[in-house]
Amino acid sequence: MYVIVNAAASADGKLSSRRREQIAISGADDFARVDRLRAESDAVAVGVGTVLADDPHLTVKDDELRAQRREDSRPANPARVVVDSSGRTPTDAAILDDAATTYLCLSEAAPVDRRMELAEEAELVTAGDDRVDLLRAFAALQEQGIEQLMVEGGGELIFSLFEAGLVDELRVFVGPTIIGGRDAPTLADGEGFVAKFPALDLEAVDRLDDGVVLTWRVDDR
Ligand SMILES: NC(=O)C1=CN([C@@H]2O[C@H](COP(=O)(O)OP(=O)(O)OC[C@H]3O[C@@H](n4cnc5c(N)ncnc54)[C@H](OP(=O)(O)O)[C@@H]3O)[C@@H](O)[C@H]2O)C=CC1
Ligand SMILES: Nc1nc(O)c(N)c(N[C@@H]2O[C@H](COP(=O)(O)O)[C@@H](O)[C@H]2O)n1
Repeated sequence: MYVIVNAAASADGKLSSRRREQIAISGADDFARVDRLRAESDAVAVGVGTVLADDPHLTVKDDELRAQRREDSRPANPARVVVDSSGRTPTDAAILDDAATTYLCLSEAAPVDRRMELAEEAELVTAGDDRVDLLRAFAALQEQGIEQLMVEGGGELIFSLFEAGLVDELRVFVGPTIIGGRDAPTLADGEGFVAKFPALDLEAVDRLDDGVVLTWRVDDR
């Protein structure tokens, strides 16, 4: 499986404010680039923190891109993936609607009643005891035919993916604003690295809207 992390950060590296509300950092051209990347991918993933904060839909917005996917004998939208150890995804979340298949990656810690409710709305993948074991979960997704996985965030999930050595490529739109705040989410949160920092190779720098898209390949992948 090829994993591309894509996110939008302010010039000071924040994905959102300390209120953890969704902020449009991208401009129209960057949102169009993100839509094309979604359309190219077999699935789009987020952590449950993003589901709870943003209630994202994660569908392809452009009609022509969806039509092209259908012509290519693919579903109109890529599958959606939520990494959610204890099954906190609300059953009325937009990501569970019928616009696409949704995989909920749970751990053994998810209560049985929650599993039963969520199984009505999504395909359940269980991996890990207390927290989702990302290596095992992604292996299970690959078995379902997901070859290119786009990850949109947030910072907790992105850090864990780097920690697990699962990221092949990182694309970041750096937008023309400062958000600030020591508690605001950044591109990679979690515990942070203190040694063996993942190394990146810069592949492209493209001006877009009033910002820049940085494309990095992860070394040793
Ligand atoms: N600008 C941008 O491009 C984007 C911005 N955002 C912003 O990011 C914020 C949300 O990010 P954040 O709070 O970091 O949440 P995440 O979306 O990264 O979700 C994190 C949660 O995922 C669950 N999880 C399960 N297994 C793992 C694992 N192995 N590793 C990591 N997490 C795991 C955990 O909850 P549990 O323990 O319950 O399983 C964890 O708290 C929001 O403010 C949102 O607006 C989000 C996406 C893109
Ligand atoms: N690429 C990008 N730029 C921004 O400025 C953003 N705020 C985000 N956020 C991500 O997009 C999700 C919303 O998707 P839908 O419009 O609901 O399909 C949101 O949850 C973040 O993952 N992305």
